[in-house]
Amino acid sequence: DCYEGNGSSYRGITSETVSGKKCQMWSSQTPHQHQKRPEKFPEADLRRNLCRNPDGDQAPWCYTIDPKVRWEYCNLEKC
Ligand SMILES: O=S(=O)(Nc1cnn(C2CCNCC2)c1)c1cc(Cl)ccc1F
Repeated sequence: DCYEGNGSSYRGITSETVSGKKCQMWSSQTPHQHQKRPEKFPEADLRRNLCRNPDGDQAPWCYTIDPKVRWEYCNLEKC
């Protein structure tokens, strides 16, 4: 799967990071407490644990389920 531009409009279903970690649910605050709550960013489609780019970074990312790694870019290529 791939993303256009900086991936802010990516709406695919990848939920794995570049290092193979699973993404944390955006609706969850564990293992990582975070500010990217789905209800606060309705336009970002922060559904389930799907890779998204809600903060204008260079590519889609997610919080990881590894307590030692807060976030990582996702296992996606630029289209
Ligand atoms: O800790 S967070 O809840 N989430 C967070 C931390 N780093 N990131 C990176 C995600 C990828 N883009 C660069 C910031 C996101 C967080 C912290 C601050 Cl100071 C501001 C917004 C925010 F949400």
